[in-house]
Amino acid sequence: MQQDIFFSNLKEQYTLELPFVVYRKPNASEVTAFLQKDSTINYVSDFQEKGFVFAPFNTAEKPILFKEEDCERITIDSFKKLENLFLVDTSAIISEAAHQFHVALVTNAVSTLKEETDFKKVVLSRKESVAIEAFSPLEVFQNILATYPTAFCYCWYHPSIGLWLGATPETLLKVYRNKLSTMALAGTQRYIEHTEATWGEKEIREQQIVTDTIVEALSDKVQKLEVSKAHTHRAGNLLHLKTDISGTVAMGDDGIKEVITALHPTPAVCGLPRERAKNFIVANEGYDRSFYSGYLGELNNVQTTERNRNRRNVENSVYKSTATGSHLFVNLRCMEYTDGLLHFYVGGGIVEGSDGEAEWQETVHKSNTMKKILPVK
Ligand SMILES: C=C(O[C@@H]1C=C(C(=O)O)C=C[C@H]1O)C(=O)O
Repeated sequence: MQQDIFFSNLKEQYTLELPFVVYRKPNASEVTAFLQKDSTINYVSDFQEKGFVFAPFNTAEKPILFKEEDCERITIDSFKKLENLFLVDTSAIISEAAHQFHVALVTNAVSTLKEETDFKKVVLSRKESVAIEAFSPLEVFQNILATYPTAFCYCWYHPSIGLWLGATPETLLKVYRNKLSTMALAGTQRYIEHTEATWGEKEIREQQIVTDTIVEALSDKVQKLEVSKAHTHRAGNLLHLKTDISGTVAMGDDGIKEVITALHPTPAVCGLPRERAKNFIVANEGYDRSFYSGYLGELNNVQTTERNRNRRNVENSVYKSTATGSHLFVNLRCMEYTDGLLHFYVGGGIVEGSDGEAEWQETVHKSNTMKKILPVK
């Protein structure tokens, strides 16, 4: 499909107030959209469904599903950057009250982590809301595509739920056939050109907690577990520490559900132990995370890959292989739009040595991932 037709289909869908999602996977060129034919709200129940899932942070709330059979699926092979895309940094609007609240929140967490020796890490976040006069989500989505080729870029809309956009660096889970992969992502610093990143003991410890917890959670479900060394991963203007984790998985009757339940929410967005961290978050953050730090992506989709047989004398040397799989991402570096307001959601991991002011700054830098792609009229 041609790019202009693709986006005009999406625009019509949005004007008609019908649900849709449009996304591009990390380092991929294809952009895919699911256009739901009516405005029903469907939920995932057993994770055997096929379609696109959008799940909140709170596991007590059901993930929303755009069912494959209820959607028209359209794609473009690649996105060509348009001339009139302009990028502006709107980082100026920050409230001093929000600053003070976040520093106090982190300070409270650090003393709780010191008091309770079993409580190792908690991820604390905030929501920053900014008034915006005119907002065209599809135009902003194109800015996201043009700016973040290595992220999972998306725009998700349901008239009864809301409108979300993001460019996340974090995979929750990828499973095709019996191959599973995931990552442990944590630790943050700003990217500075021509400078090699070095990581402090606190960041290394913070990220190791995520790796160890994921490995432990998968140990009885995944065979041939391979765990890479932690390495620096660039996400826009930020750097993180990342460990790649992979293995083979024998899907039981519960399919992917068991693995998702074991992983979500990981200590990259919640903490360790999970229930203690969750309780601390709910009691102290002072707002509802909603879909921020939940997950989203393709659920049980058929993926076709072209392979070259690479043999002589085989006339039709390219053949296609198909596999059913799921590819889910953690909903970070995202924003929500509600009548005239844009809400940016940002957080960071807190361990015993964390500093309130530094953590505040980290959230400010993270919020720029979304702020810098907003067009001004
Ligand atoms: C919680 C966020 O990011 C997560 C927390 C990180 C950290 O604590 O350093 C780094 C990457 C993400 O796993 C966010 O972007 O809001």
